[in-house]
Amino acid sequence: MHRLTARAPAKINLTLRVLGRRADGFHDLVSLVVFAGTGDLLHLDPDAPLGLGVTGRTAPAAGPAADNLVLRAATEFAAQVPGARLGGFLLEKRLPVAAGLGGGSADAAAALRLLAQLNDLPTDDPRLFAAAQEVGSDVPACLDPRARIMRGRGEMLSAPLRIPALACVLVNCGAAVPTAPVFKGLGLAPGAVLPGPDHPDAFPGDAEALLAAIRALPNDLEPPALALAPAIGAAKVLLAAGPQATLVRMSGSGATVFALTADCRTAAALARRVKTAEPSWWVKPTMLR
Ligand SMILES: C[C@](O)(CO)[C@H](O)COP(=O)(O)OP(=O)(O)OC[C@H]1O[C@@H](n2ccc(N)nc2=O)[C@H](O)[C@@H]1O
Ligand SMILES: Nc1ncnc2c1ncn2[C@@H]1O[C@H](COP(=O)(O)OP(=O)(O)OP(=O)(O)O)[C@@H](O)[C@H]1O
Repeated sequence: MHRLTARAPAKINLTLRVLGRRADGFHDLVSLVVFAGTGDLLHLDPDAPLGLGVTGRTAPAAGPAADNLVLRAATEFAAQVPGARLGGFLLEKRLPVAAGLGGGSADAAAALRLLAQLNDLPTDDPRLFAAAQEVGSDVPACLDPRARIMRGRGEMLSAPLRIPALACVLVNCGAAVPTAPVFKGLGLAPGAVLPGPDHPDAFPGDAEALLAAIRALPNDLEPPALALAPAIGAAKVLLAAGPQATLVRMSGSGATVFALTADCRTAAALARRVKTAEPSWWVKPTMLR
């Protein structure tokens, strides 16, 4: 059988509100998640034994293959679907690691999609979702990467939202920011409930109105992430300098920041400006949907 291939697109949190901390220690969130045109690529050779090779520019940062979320996903899939066919994976790693783009989660979700395809399971088979939840909070959202509102720990997902395609620049300053310390920096005790505004369940379809609605909602993880990696602030300042960006914000638990722009030509021009100022940073103009 031929090699199967799946894209693992980067996840962007356009908004992210922390509503409190659950008794199990996880934080209760609500977030508008969208997906980028850029990401990793995952291949599956059905005739090879279960295993993983990792290539690509950011492969060294992803750590040992044995600990990779692709293999965690395969293990969880096998637990859900006893006797399932597995295979040999090859990951082309391009996304920055520990970056707030859900790179590892996207790879795990891509692995689950490939294994579903290999075993003739529909993509909405509940066992896929169950396996995704076991691997990590962002994995369920990455299973079918379309714009949604995510709630809870990430396990409550809205139907796909119809939003206009947004032009954007992603910028990662190179600081690896692990997720757990950022949440810890919020300083919330288990059971804590925050007051403050809730988050809408729907967004306007018109680009201008959508932008205004997003602007009114922050990413509540920015302050603790900034305390851990002050370079996030420098990246935001650089993106916001000049007229090109319509909104500048951090994604997820950081350190990647994004700038929304009016169109993809403006995104390309902004990306060139940032790359010229900071040649060592990861800078990617892309579309979001
Ligand atoms: C920040 C986001 O990326 C937003 O989409 C996600 O909430 C994090 O998703 P993730 O990286 O898949 O996170 P996980 O691997 O499940 O959890 C990593 C660690 O982050 C903390 N964590 C994560 C999610 C959550 N809702 N509350 C938490 O407190 C926990 O300490 C957990 O041990
Ligand atoms: N396929 C993978 N890609 C990247 N990192 C992986 C992978 N598998 C395991 N890891 C480990 O997970 C850690 C962080 O992964 P990831 O890139 O998903 O973080 P992130 O992009 O910050 O995610 P989030 O948006 O959820 O915060 C890395 O430090 C790495 O050791």
